[in-house]
Amino acid sequence: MTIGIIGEGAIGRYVRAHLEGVTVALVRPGREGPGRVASVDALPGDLRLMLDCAGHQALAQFGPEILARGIDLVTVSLGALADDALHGRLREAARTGGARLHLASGAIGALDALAAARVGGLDAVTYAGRKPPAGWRGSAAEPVLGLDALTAPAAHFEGTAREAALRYPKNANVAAAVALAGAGFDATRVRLIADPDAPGNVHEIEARGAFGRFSFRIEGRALPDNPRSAALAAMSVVAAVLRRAAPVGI
Ligand SMILES: NC(=O)C1=CN([C@@H]2O[C@H](COP(=O)(O)OP(=O)(O)OC[C@H]3O[C@@H](n4cnc5c(N)ncnc54)[C@H](OP(=O)(O)O)[C@@H]3O)[C@@H](O)[C@H]2O)C=CC1
Ligand SMILES: O=C([O-])CC(=O)C(=O)O
Repeated sequence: MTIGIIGEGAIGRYVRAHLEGVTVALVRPGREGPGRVASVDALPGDLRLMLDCAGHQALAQFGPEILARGIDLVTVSLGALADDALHGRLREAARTGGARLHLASGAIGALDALAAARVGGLDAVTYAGRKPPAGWRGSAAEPVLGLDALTAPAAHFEGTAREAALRYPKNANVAAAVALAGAGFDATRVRLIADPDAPGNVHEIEARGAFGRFSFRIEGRALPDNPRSAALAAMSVVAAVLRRAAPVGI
């Protein structure tokens, strides 16, 4: 199977190194070359799967056209779906093209439990994301906190998953994943914390509803070349592709 990728950063490079069959990259105009094209039109005709490892802007820019062409798309840019207009365009394009937008589980887990719990009704879902200061560099945390001088954990955001996803496009895709699986963007409460003693990128979900209650916590290791992004996010893209190919699987 021929697979294409968007993004040649920390996640994209990991995915490429761990998957066979990635033969073409969708890149910014001016960066074309062998195996690199700058438009959806220029993608090979036999391509059936694209992997977005590039972020919100790339999903908005290329996603609708990829799906409308009948090419399935796996994305890590879940927070982009907090924009209802883009979410609608992607849904419509997928319908038109008979393709599917697959939302990679990314740096979090337990989304299956949350999605099942949603069926019975959820009363409250909260998500807390905690990273070392370096993981928040370049984000909306910077003007709120002195990241370099931080000596104790400090929350720099409290609000809905929708606000978090839109305000922190490189750091709150997990908030979007929790929202999309569970109680939705507006009913999911989010707290984002910079913590000099964080043991990694720590993500915690608390949920209760008709099913009962659960807590989930993961201490994710960041990718070596980007302290913002958990290695598990890249692994989840590879796992999503492998799952598609498996005759039996979970
Ligand atoms: N779901 C989840 O749990 C997680 C999701 N993410 C999402 O994944 C994204 C990528 O993470 P990561 O790999 O660590 O980030 P990097 O900054 O290391 O890499 C991003 C790559 O995408 C490319 N890119 C960005 N926009 C475009 C575009 N419009 N067209 C073509 N290429 C583009 C960049 O190119 P250039 O160098 O030219 O800018 C770069 O190669 C994050 O921004 C975040 O939104 C990240 C972590 C967890
Ligand atoms: O990689 C992580 O730990 C989480 C992240 O950046 C995001 O949610 O966008």
